[in-house]
Amino acid sequence: MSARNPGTELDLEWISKVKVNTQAVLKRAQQIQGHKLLKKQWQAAWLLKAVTCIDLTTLSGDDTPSNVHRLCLKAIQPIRVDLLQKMDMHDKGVTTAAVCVYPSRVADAVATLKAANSSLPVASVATGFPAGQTPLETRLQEVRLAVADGATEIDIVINRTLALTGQWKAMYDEITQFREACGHAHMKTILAIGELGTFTNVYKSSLVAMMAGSDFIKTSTGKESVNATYPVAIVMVRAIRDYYLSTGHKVGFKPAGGIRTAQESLVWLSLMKEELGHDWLTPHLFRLGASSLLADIERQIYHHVTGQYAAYHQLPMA
Ligand SMILES: O=C[C@H](O)COP(=O)(O)O
Repeated sequence: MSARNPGTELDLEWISKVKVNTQAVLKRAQQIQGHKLLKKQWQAAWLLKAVTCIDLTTLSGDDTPSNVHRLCLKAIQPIRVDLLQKMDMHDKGVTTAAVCVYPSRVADAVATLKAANSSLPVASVATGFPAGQTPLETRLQEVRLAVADGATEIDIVINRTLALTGQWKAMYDEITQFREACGHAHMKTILAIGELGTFTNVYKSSLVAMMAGSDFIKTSTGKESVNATYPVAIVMVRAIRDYYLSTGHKVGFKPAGGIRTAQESLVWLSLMKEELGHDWLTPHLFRLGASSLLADIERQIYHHVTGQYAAYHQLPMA
């Protein structure tokens, strides 16, 4: 990953002045969705780029060592070798950006990746994911344990109660403690935008998370009724841009939850390129949190290479 965001003092004056123009946000999101998408080899190249930005995720109550094992093998070899060979990409080390699992499955993922001689990062959700409604000491301990088990990225959830009641200083203090508990592990801060009520709250929460030292801000857990949407992404990436212009620190962005199609992944890449520029088009600053997106991307690549659509059983999935 790139240089970390060290965070800043909490700037309550900046936070109190925040106002978001809802109509302008909705219009910009519509514009981006209306752009013509790339075709043929250019589309295939962008789809491979999207693959390298995926945090390949399983966050289910019935996760076991064996499905985490399969997930890791899929992350190491996300696209069939014969398809990559046809694109002359078989020796370019195409993998997903990371795997993402619950804390109790971190050790399983680390063991599989180690056995496969892979340095792919293991990310873990923590801090009472998805609701964040456990005591602070429990949430901190969860971060420490996931790091001790070998997670090098931690996806924390914010305390929505604090955001909804405007307790920005308390939210800042909690997130700085999470950052300390992460140590060398990079921290992605999940805002759970579907529970924040307004765009203004989303922007303010983004700023507080970045001031508290988040390496990434992330839209959603995938468990709220509204997850990654383009309008909310506009609000968050503009907060990232404003924070960068004000501090010189680049913070990454991770939309997550409900992203299922190759076409959506192209829209997300286009949004990043237009709003933040090329620097944000790498796994260091952009991730797609998704459990089933990879299947559709691999199908589209299969179609690009063979001219036919694969049945799902022809493409091994995690
Ligand atoms: O952080 C990632 C999300 O939990 C994945 O959500 P999804 O299962 O809707 O792709």
